[in-house]
Amino acid sequence: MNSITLPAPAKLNLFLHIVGRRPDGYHELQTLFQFLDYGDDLTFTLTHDKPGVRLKESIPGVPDEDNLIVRAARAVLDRASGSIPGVTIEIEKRLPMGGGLGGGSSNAATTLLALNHLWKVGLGTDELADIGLELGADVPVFVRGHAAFGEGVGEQLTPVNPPEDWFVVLKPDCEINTGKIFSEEGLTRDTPRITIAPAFEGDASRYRNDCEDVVRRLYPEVNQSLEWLAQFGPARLTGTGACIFGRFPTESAARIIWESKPSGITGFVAKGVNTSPLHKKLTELE
Ligand SMILES: C[C@@](CO)(OP(=O)(O)O)[C@H](O)COP(=O)(O)OP(=O)(O)OC[C@H]1O[C@@H](n2ccc(N)nc2=O)[C@H](O)[C@@H]1O
Ligand SMILES: Nc1ncnc2c1ncn2[C@@H]1O[C@H](COP(=O)(O)OP(=O)(O)O)[C@@H](O)[C@H]1O
Repeated sequence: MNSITLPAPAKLNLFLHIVGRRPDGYHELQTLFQFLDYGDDLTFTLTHDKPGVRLKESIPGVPDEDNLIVRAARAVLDRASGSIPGVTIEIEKRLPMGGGLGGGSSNAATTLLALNHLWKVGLGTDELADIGLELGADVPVFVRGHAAFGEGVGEQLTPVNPPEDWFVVLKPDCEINTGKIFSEEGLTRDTPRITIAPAFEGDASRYRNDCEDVVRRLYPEVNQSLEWLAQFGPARLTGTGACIFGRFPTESAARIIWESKPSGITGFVAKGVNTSPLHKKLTELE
């Protein structure tokens, strides 16, 4: 097989608690990751005549050397041996960048799994998750492919099965830098740790996102969108934003709210899924 198209789904942080800070300044989190059946698509085409890793088209504003897809591909290549064909990677980008949906991390995880498979490198899931963690804290959950309670910086993962609800995801018109939010003085950093049984199937809506107050204060666009969406049920920030989400029991309930959104705001409707669409597709290909 010379070409393969695989999904790179979005994640939501159904809740995100900051429970402490490590000596290196990184924040210790407790978070609930669930995937969405919506995201980017990556097509990997082996080029037997041209070695190396290249993108068919660059992502505007992201130099290829910094692109997590290229960095993930090189990390797999470094661990491969023998004669390895080149690869051209085409990106169909749907996820807003810097939106808290983990698009870059998901792109990286899809690349790790795709090239491990296409190049027959034979790396195991634990090894791929470790390589992923060096690229970003959210990469391991996308590598493992199951909804999870995340601790540490989000790399200590316990698989869980929250309800697979429907979501309206809105992207307020602003860019939020993760580092800026984590360096804000007013951020809550002492939320008590909770325990979640591995069999957790409960309602995440009684927990919160500790970045939300700071983000609402700094970004009025996020505050307004949250106020609008909260009229219809619990609404929350994902990651450090800027995207927000509201949960609904059915697709039609979500679509009614989506259709009535204020003009000018972008986003999408998607289903929460506990098995990553990437892993579903890879299983079908086996
Ligand atoms: C907050 C989360 C929740 O899922 O998602 P996003 O909003 O990015 O999607 C992640 O933990 C994002 O992890 P990651 O993607 O590795 O963060 P980066 O953008 O590399 O972090 C930028 C900077 O934020 C700070 N940072 C990040 C993560 C963390 N747990 N503590 C921190 O203090 C660090 O100063 C870091 O240099
Ligand atoms: N393949 C990629 N897709 C998206 N962003 C990328 C990619 N590679 C590197 N980046 C960088 O990572 C940053 C965070 O992107 P992303 O993961 O989409 O958002 P978030 O971490 O907020 O969920 C982007 O602003 C961009 O500079």
